[in-house]
Formats: sequence, structure tokens, C-alpha cells
Amino acid sequence: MGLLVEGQWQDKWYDTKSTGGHFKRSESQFRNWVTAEGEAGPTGEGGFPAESGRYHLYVSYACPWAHRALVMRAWKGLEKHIDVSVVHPLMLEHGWELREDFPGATGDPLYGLDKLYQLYLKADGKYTGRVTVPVLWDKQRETIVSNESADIIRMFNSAFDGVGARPGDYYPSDLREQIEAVNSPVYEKVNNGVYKAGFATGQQAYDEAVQALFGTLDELEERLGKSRYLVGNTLTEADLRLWTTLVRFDPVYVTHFKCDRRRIADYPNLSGLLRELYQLPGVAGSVDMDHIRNHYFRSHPTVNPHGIISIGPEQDLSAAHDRDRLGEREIRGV
Ligand SMILES: N[C@@H](CCC(=O)N[C@@H](CS)C(=O)NCC(=O)O)C(=O)O
Repeated sequence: MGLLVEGQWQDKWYDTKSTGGHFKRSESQFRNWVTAEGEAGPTGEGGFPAESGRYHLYVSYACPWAHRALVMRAWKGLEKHIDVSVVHPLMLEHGWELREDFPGATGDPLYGLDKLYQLYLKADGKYTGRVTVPVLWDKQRETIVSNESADIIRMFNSAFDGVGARPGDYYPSDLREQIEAVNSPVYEKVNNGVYKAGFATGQQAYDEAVQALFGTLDELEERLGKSRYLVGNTLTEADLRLWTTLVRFDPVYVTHFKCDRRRIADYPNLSGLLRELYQLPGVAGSVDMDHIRNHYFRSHPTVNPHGIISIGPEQDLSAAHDRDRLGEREIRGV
């Protein structure tokens, strides 16, 4: 774990001293957008037109933010247009590494780099900041388009429609307000909430995070008892953004991050959504529990000093879900 300062790698753990024991995730810095014609997007610069084979995605199978991008890539049928490199599951003193010595880890077929920070330096030799996944890389301009998953899934959702993406709009304009309204607590209290609980270095910081987390899960459970998805019966990015945390919850967060008031298995509706999305085409193949469990249990020595991987729960994500009882699935534009 570390970061780049003016282009130099420094091995440092998250600073929670200056924030009273609270874990704060930093803002992503590369915020350009791939768009249909290369026009500028909501942030950053233009010049990144959608083209088959031009962009490359660096992910970790362990990381919930990278996982969003992988699933949206599958939903939109972008596998043949955007290739993927997968980092090694352990993130230690060199940060994410492009090693091949773990099943599923690909190394770096593009440049043969062995650390992800070297890719950041290729984009900006004086970069200061964290070296995170996912990274959307432009092979033509040899730079990072974006390292913000929330933006990357929106690019995948629509920018490639003219170059052969599968139909389906998971961020339809008339639902955006409702999607944002649910994304916000899901991000703060659930996706990031588990990290705030797990990386807290003070009792109060932990208590606040874990209470907000379970309060929000209780609300989401109730909401999913009334509608099939988070926004009515339409499958949207909001469901995907919640799902990448749900799939890691019982196997990791319950024990490793001390999120142990309830398991997802104790919530019938959240469990149903977890299984339903897992069973959608292309999704199960994006879930690599060995990467997930090895990453968390072995990459956080301050949380789990001996790196012992817990035995884990029995879980059958292929078991029937009962979400059909709430109405038919709607996907916009299909
Ligand atoms: N806002 C970013 C966050 C990505 C993120 O924090 N990824 C984690 C892995 S789950 C990471 O690479 N952390 C490395 C670090 O913080 O040094 C996004 O959603 O893309």
C-alpha cells in the first residue's frame, strides 16, 4: 500500500491520524470521458472517441469499484471491444502489481510493466496521488482516460452504442434523479461504509460507520420488498453499484471488516437481488472469490496481521431467487 508523490513511489498506509480514526477515500484525478464522437464529457478533456480495440481496462477482481466496470462491460457486450488486464490480488508495499503468479492474474500484456504505478507514471511522470483500480487506458494516446469507476460505467453504458455495444440503458435520463438519490447513501454508507468500519482506528469512527451501514441495509431491504430493483422494476446502475458490495459482504466484510450485526444471508430481499444479478449473463464469470478473499485477508496487515484467510460461509449464489414475484425485469432500450 502506498502512493505516488511527484512521480516517486512511497510506501505508506492510509493516514487516519489526521482524521480522528476515520478512513477517507481520496478523489480520483483522471476524469476524462470516452464519448461517441470524442467530444468532451461532463469533466476533463475531449479527444477520446469510442473505437473498438482502442481502450484497455486495468482491474482487480478483488476491488468492488473495478468490479462495477467489469460487469457493465459484460452487460453491454463490450468484451470484444475493450480488453482487460487483471492485477495480482495482493496489494502490499508496491501497491497493485502486474504479476502473473496467481490464477487469473494477467500481468501487463500491453507494456510488460510489473507495477500499476508505472502505468500512472506513463500517463503523468509527476503524478501525485493514490494508484487505484479501475483504470481505463487509451492505447492510442498512451494515457489514462479515467480512474473513476462511477464515470467509467456511464461511458460503457452509452458511448460505444455506435460501435457495436449491446442495447440496454442502465442510466436512463428520466430515472437519473432517482438513481442519484439512491447511489448517494449506497456509496457513503454501504460501498464505502464497509471500508470506513474496517479501516477505522478508533471505536467511535467504527461505531458511526457500522451503524450507518446497517441502518442503510435495513432501509434497502425494505425498499426491495416493494420493488424488484432499487428504482422500480427497471434494472439500473444503482443495482450494480450496490451488488458489488453485497457479493463481498458475507465472505469478507462480516469478519474482516467487523460488519457482523447481520449477514446478507439474513436479509431475504438483499439476498434475492444478490443471487439474481449473479445469475445474469456474464456476471458469474466476473466473480473470482480467490482474488477477493486473498486480497482482503492478506493485504491489510494492520487489520489482519497474520494474513489468515477465514474459512468463509457456505453460499450458493446459483440457488433460485424469488425476485420475479415483484414484477417483470425491465431493461431500458432493449
Ligand atoms: N473512486 C475510485 C476508487 C477506486 C479505489 O479506491 N480502488 C481501490 C481498490 S478497491 C484501490 O485501488 N486502492 C488503492 C489505494 O488506495 O492505494 C473508483 O470508484 O474508481
